[in-house]
Amino acid sequence: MAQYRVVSGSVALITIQNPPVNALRAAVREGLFNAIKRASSDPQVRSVVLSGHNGTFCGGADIKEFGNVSLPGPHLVEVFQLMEDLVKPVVAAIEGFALGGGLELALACHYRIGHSKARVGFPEVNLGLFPGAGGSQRLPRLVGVPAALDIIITGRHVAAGEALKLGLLDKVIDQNTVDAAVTFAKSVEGKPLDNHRLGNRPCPPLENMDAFFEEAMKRVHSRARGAVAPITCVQAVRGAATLPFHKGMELEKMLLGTLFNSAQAQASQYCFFAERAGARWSMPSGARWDTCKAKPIGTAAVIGLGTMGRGITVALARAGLSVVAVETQEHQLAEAQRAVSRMLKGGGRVSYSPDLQAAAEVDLVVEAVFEDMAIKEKIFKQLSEVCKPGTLLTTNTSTLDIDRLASCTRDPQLVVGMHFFAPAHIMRLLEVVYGPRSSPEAVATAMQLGKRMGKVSVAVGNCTGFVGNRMLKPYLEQANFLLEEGATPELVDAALEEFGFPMGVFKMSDLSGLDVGWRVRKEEGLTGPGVTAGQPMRIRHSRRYSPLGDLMCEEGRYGQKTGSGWYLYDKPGGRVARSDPWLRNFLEQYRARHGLVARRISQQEVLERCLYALINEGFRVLEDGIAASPQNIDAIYVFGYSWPKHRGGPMFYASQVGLARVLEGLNHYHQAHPDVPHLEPCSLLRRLVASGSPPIDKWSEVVKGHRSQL
Ligand SMILES: CCCCCCCCCCCCC[C@H](O)CC(=O)SCCNC(=O)CCNC(=O)[C@H](O)C(C)(C)COP(=O)(O)OP(=O)(O)OC[C@H]1O[C@@H](n2cnc3c(N)ncnc32)[C@H](O)[C@@H]1OP(=O)(O)O
Repeated sequence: MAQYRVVSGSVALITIQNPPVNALRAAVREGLFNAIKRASSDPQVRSVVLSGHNGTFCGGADIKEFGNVSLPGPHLVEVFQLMEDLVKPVVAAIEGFALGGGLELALACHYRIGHSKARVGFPEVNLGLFPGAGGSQRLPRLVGVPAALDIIITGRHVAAGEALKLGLLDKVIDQNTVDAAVTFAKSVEGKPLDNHRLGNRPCPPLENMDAFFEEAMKRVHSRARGAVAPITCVQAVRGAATLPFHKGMELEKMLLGTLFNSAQAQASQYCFFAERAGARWSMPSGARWDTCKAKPIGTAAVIGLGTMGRGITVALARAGLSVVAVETQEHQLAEAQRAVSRMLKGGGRVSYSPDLQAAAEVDLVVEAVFEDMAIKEKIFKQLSEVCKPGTLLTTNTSTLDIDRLASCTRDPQLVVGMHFFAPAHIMRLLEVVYGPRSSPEAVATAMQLGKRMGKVSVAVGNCTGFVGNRMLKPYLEQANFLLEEGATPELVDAALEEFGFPMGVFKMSDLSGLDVGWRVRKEEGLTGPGVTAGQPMRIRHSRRYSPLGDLMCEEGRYGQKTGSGWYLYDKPGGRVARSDPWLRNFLEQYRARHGLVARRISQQEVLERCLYALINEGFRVLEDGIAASPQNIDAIYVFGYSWPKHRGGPMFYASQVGLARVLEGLNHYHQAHPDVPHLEPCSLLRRLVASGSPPIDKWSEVVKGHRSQL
């Protein structure tokens, strides 16, 4: 696990060997400990170089070990201290990345040499932790408090060039890093090391320290949205700035103890693995990621250059594809060209055309026109005629039937959904939607392309709204019902924001535009002139229906774009939401008209009704086989719908709250609202509870026995 050999006559070269990222699992810690002891006592050795196998220094502590209450082997702190105390100089040769415990290891060395392409950082905050093996105490002593705090709180990867400027690296080189480190190690043999032991150094002084930390704490509180780890980062760095090293280490240990087994840390670490689990996709037919080969894709066309089409063009171009961007409306084409060039900052290989014929020779098409089945069907028919045989035809539809589009083409097996999330060049999620006729090769190709674009790609089945939007529907519906019953948008949004969403449901609707849902409801025959005549306003298909969103649109209140929606904005396009007395009045009149008596609604009810309804639909998605696992659903919600990571995604949250409690809550609310089918607990949830609420990674066994084959 840690290879030891003596090179250049006097240098002990220790190489960590634990592919793929050289994580510091017990055997590695043990190997390092023994290797340092050996270097210490080996009379031939006068210096040490520490490196990682296969161009990767170290990806940190082994996250898979964290569930283990008593971690076996030597503790990281012990290993690092042994290294720092060594009387022979130790040089870290950093290739690839040194992250988390990997950077802590490098900081325990006396010198750090990095390759120009190397990245360093402390991503622990994303795992609900902070650098708790000396990193929170050593980094501020090396680069100063402000830079250290920024690196620790953001969890960002720092490029070698910046790390050199900060003093985090002593040297950056383009050649073989290990060779350079060996040469460097020989040059410092026998030289005094005291100033290179960070544990011996005080933190560089900071003026107005109290004010600095107060401000930092305020900033973190306002951004953390209930996450504890970022707050602990500030507390730990403050310890480094104010305490001697050994006291700071004690504080670090105490703070880590509060986080290590916390629900938030477990949720965040679950997200780390859920993010990667999507790559191991499978289809009900049995086709899988490891048995299907992706087609090579070099060129793509994007059809329709509205906001989504522009973002998709940028994402594809940034992934290195040559892109043909097609828009039939000339003025929109010119505007899109300017917008895309701005986003690509002049880079990327993009050509523009008003003619679909320009897509004739591409390997893959992403259709991103208006959400209208008739228009999309027409385009798919044309594409099928225009494109060369074998071209993959994909659609960015967010709800429509993939199979219906496939049936307009010559080769339905080449049609899949590629559902991006706005802004498409920024949001990490990509739902890859397979219909009953999509070929495994087409799915593999779209998944592979998602990976090239840096997306978290999840393969899902075909149904209205797929996974994400299908689950969103009951959530939105509950929010509207709550308004009818006496809540305000402010109350509902505050509850959801306190839970950790960056934006409550009504602010989110205002941002995305109320007219979007209105159009969908018209398509579904839920509203519109022909529909409403003679029907009770609040019932559709014998179920409770809230027409509030429709009424708002009829008033021209589409949200931010019109300057008013659920909130008021200072102008059309304004971003700052203010309470609107008009809306309060409108809701009062609406309730009076329908004989509804407003009641006091608690934040707990808001959370339970909105979130449990969404989770309940998640269970239905699982039992229908639309998502392959709860991890896939959670990845979709965390990376596409900004579900707070420290809550782990809706299905993980349900498992943390307790499935029995979710079931009880749904039963309670369904009894109170029997005309709302989304509140009726689904059978999978009932069966999971009846099976003793197994942990989330065991749900699949209960799902298997039940799944209907769509
Ligand atoms: C009661 C309380 C008592 C408390 C006492 C407890 C004592 C414990 C002491 C702990 C002290 C804390 C020490 C330290 O500060 C904590 C850490 O170091 S946490 C880890 C920090 N590191 C990271 O977060 C890095 C995570 N990894 C990545 O970001 C990326 O993997 C990468 C390194 C940038 C590489 O990216 P890619 O090349 O794209 O590769 P993948 O991401 O696909 O990864 C490949 C493969 O490796 C798995 N993996 C990656 N990193 C780790 C890891 N650190 N541990 C375990 N496994 C890892 C990843 O899951 C992939 O596997 P696959 O999913 O494909 O099976």
